[in-house]
Amino acid sequence: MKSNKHTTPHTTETEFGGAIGAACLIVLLPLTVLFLMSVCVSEEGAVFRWPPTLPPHSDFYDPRAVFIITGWISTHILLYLLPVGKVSEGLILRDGSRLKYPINGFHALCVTAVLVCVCVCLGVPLAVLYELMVPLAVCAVGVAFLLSLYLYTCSFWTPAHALAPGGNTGHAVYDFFIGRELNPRIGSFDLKYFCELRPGLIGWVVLNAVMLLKEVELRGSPSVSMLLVNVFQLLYVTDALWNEEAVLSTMDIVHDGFGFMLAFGDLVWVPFTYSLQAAFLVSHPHQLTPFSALAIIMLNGIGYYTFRKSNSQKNQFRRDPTHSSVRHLETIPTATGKRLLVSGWWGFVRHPNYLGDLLMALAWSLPCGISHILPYFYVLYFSVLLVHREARDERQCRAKYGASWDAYCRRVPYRIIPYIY
Ligand SMILES: NC(=O)C1=CN([C@@H]2O[C@H](COP(=O)(O)OP(=O)(O)OC[C@H]3O[C@@H](n4cnc5c(N)ncnc54)[C@H](OP(=O)(O)O)[C@@H]3O)[C@@H](O)[C@H]2O)C=CC1
Ligand SMILES: CC(C)CCC[C@@H](C)[C@H]1CC=C2C3=C(CC[C@@]21C)[C@@]1(C)CC[C@H](O)C(C)(C)[C@@H]1CC3
Repeated sequence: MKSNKHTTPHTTETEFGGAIGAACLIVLLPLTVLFLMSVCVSEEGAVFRWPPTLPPHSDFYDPRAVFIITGWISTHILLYLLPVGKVSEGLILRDGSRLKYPINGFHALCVTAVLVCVCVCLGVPLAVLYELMVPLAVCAVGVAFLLSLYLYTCSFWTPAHALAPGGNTGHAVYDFFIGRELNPRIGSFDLKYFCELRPGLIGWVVLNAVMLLKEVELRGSPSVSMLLVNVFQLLYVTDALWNEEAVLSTMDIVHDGFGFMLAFGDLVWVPFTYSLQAAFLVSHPHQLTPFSALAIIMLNGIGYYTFRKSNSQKNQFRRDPTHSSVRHLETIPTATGKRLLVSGWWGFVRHPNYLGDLLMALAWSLPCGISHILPYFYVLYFSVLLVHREARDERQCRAKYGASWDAYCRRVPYRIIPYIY
């Protein structure tokens, strides 16, 4: 195969502070995960305490963790390859082709749920994974680094049209971080699509279940707070896998390359930081009053309804604008032939789905009480991620739709939170 090194024009625009920012993030992101996990299991649970309470070096590595992570990823590769469910086509690529993707993530979740239940019934001590959390995270970081190195190296044998628009600056560290290749594949196995929805996302809810089992082991029964966190987050992950096809039109799949940022995000950040609330509750039990439990359930319900309804409305409109559920909505035309919704959910704010997601994020943290900042890490990080994501999407939409996008922004002035932002 011919190297594309000399044939691809370099992109000049960078994000995250360019090569220096990317280098810092490559070091800081794994340290942040290990720091948060260590603080989470410490008695004080204090993020701002200096020096931080860290476990001894020997606690960072355990051969069992290598075995578990390898087994976990291999199981999900097998489930991905199973010929069940339908096969869908992604959006049209720059060379005019469309890639095929298996839609069987929900099956993978169900099989995993059955395996976990069988283990519990057979008395397999799954709660022991709680003690292995840090070595498991260290091992997952190793996998993310190895995968990113593989992706970066292979990207030099990829044709120019298969590279991501933003991942080809020529700065090795930056491109390694952002990802050079858009849809890296081994045969028909799509590495980005696989990582986005399978091992990390399903791993997150399995880790939550481990925390619940640990709580039962310690205190005899699960707390209302732990049950709420488990049920809310399981609903979110089930929803993502049930609507797996919709991920094919997200910016991660359509626009972003697959490099360290997404590999680490999918395999380490999601399972080990999104499960912090459940981990926190094991070492810092919190009793909810029936009233606060009800209020939190309602908040999650409103968030989920907003998130699901708005995402479904846009997906339906993009698939078939004449469908009875969307044809009454007001729209504005664009030069591309596509129309933009200006009424319904997308006439309320420009990102109603982000608003719903943020309300859910809050509902996942509140069961931990308000004595510590740590369980609110997800809300804080997620707000930053969504504001940054909204700005990126806005740039892309302005480039795509020009004056029509400006007209939409005038018509719907608020981005995520009505009258505030
Ligand atoms: N839990 C987590 O960690 C994360 C969750 N998410 C969630 O993922 C989901 C997907 O988010 P994301 O991929 O960022 O983007 P969106 O689903 O918000 O999609 C943005 C795209 O929608 C189209 N669009 C925007 N406005 C309109 C309109 N008025 N009418 C019709 N189409 C419009 C445009 O694409 P086009 O016109 O080309 O169709 C735009 O690029 C969200 O619910 C988000 O909250 C995202 C990141 C992380
Ligand atoms: C490492 C960095 C600090 C940040 C990395 C960002 C990633 C963790 C997120 C980027 C986009 C994501 C999406 C989801 C999970 C988080 C990441 C990978 C998503 C799979 C969650 C479930 C949703 O329903 C979704 C719409 C399918 C999400 C798609 C984007």
